[in-house]
Amino acid sequence: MKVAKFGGSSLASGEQLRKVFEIVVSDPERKIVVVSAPGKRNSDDIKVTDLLIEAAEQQLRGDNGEHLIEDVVSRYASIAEELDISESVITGIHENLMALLHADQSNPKRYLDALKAGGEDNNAKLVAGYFQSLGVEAQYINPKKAGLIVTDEGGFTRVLPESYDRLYALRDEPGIVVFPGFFGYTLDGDVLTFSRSGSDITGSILANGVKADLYENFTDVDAVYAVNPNVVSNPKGIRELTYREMRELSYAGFSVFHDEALIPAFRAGIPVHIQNTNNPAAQGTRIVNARDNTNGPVIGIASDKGFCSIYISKYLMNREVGFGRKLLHILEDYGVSYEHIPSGIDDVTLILRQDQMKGDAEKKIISRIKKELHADEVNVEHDLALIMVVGEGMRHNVGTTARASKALAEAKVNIEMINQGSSEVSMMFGVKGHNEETAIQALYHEFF
Ligand SMILES: Nc1ncnc2c1ncn2[C@@H]1O[C@H](COP(=O)(O)OP(=O)(O)O)[C@@H](O)[C@H]1O
Ligand SMILES: N[C@@H](CC(=O)OP(=O)(O)O)C(=O)O
Repeated sequence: MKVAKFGGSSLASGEQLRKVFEIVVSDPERKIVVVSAPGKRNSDDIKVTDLLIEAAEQQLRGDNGEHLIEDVVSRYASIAEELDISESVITGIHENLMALLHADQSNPKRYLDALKAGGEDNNAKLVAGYFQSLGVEAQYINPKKAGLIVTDEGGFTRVLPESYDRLYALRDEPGIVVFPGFFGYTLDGDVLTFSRSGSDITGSILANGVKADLYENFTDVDAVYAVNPNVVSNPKGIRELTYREMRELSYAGFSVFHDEALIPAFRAGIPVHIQNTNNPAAQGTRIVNARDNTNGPVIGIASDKGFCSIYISKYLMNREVGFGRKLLHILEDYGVSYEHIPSGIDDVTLILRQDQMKGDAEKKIISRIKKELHADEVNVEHDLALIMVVGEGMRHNVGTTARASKALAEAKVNIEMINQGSSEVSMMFGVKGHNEETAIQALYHEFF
């Protein structure tokens, strides 16, 4: 049995849905189909999820978001018209979205999540209706009915372990199961969405729950490439990579697959196959437990912008019991998480996502570090990009860091910091944000 997830780009129009149908029915093992909301039809288009977020925000501000709901409904209506799907499906979608728009707003986060999830939920109904109209046995199944239970304790949406056993029963449903991605329900029955692009996570959870043989992730590229194809043209495609490598790369900027989507599939030992809806004959990329490491130290290079660093120096920091705890406690007080902590004997650097520093949080954090920890020096640097060079082969190859630093030096990119992950499958370079593309290109040409 296979779980096949189709991303927003694969469901953006009637023409795309036809491709999805052909792919699903071409293999009887494709039993569970996870869908995103309709994505962009072209680069200037707006994703349904973004329209829904804007509608919810307008309502919360006291404005009227109904015109945005009408825009969303006309996206579904144009798909339905292209595919000759009954108008009653669109009437149902209209009623559902209007009801969500005018629902109780006393908990704004819950209100927003419920409306956002409407994009996937209604698309699953539409896709199931389309499959049925073509004479195929298919049914929409809601995550609450299936037992996909989540919690947001700790500040982000996570699946509760008991969900997996409940989801196993999906195996026995008749026909094809069309399941909306991106959200689950709390034990109290509220909708919670995963982070953006989170339908990949739903697919992985379902693959684990039903103990699938394969988790297929259909998107709009022929493969996961060694670098972002928007930064280097025609980069090398990757045929196979390990869960660990993909986790590092997707965390660091390979938006093609969500970094939180690896763990459920990995825990159940289910391989992931990334494929192209627009070219299903292409080989795609397989994510597996172990791979042959004979093709050099580096498999991929990813990057992401929007980080800042807080450098703290204090003589004899290494001897001071509790220094790290006190430092992290200050961050916790402001609800700020850190990404990395490279450290020396008398100094430590915190790397954070800059957008967490809302209002005067940064000023307050710095002032408390100076005052409460009696630091000798505290410096903040903004607008950093983190570049992750990833490959299982790095453990067995000498000189990879030297090659990377030389390539960056030759491209005149100053390295602000280096951090080698303890896993030894990645090394990270911090560079100024404006050097990101130059750095990626230099590293790509060094290693590929
Ligand atoms: N290393 C990479 N390999 C392939 N695609 C990448 C990579 N890095 C970023 N991308 C981008 O990811 C996109 C696919 O992800 P996404 O837009 O989330 O698709 P979907 O709509 O299927 O969810 C590609 O079109 C490409 O622009
Ligand atoms: N529609 C949601 C969830 C998702 O997974 O979308 P996509 O498959 O288009 O990345 C989002 O835009 O975040």
